[in-house]
Amino acid sequence: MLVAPSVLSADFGNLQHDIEMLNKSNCDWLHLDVMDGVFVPNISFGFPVMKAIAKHARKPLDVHLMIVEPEKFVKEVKDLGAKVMNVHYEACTHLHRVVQQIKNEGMMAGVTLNPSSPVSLLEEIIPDLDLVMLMSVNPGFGGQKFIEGSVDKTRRLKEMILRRNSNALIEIDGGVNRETGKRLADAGADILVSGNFIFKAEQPEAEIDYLKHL
Ligand SMILES: O=C(CO)[C@H](O)[C@H](O)COP(=O)(O)O
Repeated sequence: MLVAPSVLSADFGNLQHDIEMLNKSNCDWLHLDVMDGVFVPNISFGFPVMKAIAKHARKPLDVHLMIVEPEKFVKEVKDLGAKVMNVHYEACTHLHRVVQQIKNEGMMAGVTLNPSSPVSLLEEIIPDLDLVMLMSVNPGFGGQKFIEGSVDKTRRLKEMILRRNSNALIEIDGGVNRETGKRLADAGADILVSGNFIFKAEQPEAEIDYLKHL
């Protein structure tokens, strides 16, 4: 299991401290949530903050763009040195083109689905994807309650990936903790994003280890 702590739940007044904690931990990627106040009803941070994070991070960056017209920022995400660029299915008119642009820049192309979007929407494009991220909360805020249907949805996505001979990894984002993480692992998740559960824990590094061994 890969674990990608969501920096959205870090202490923004002491970001370097939290990034250094993640550098020392066994986490795999740093998950960066960009919100524009249009695609989602919240604004988080943008490229200046991500550049500052990239300067200190010793783990690959997994950038999740919760913005309209994400295709305008492929080059900027590449210039950060990101490993993964996740765009929302719901934000892309020409998804196939955006995926090709991301891959042409040498990044892993991830497509994210909102909770109400069925996995069948990805039937045609799944062989081209490196990663599919399922939102298990409505995007926009950390610390929300896990949406139960996400476990079965993970299972259905896994079936589609196998049936279509895709190599796409399955990433789940929202409300991930020890209990939901276990069920998601059993359903076929490859990567767990976790924000509040990790950053509010007394021993964040131990919780990262727990999720990693699911
Ligand atoms: O994308 C997100 C919100 O849109 C966050 O990554 C997600 O909510 C993780 O936070 P938590 O684990 O606290 O639910």
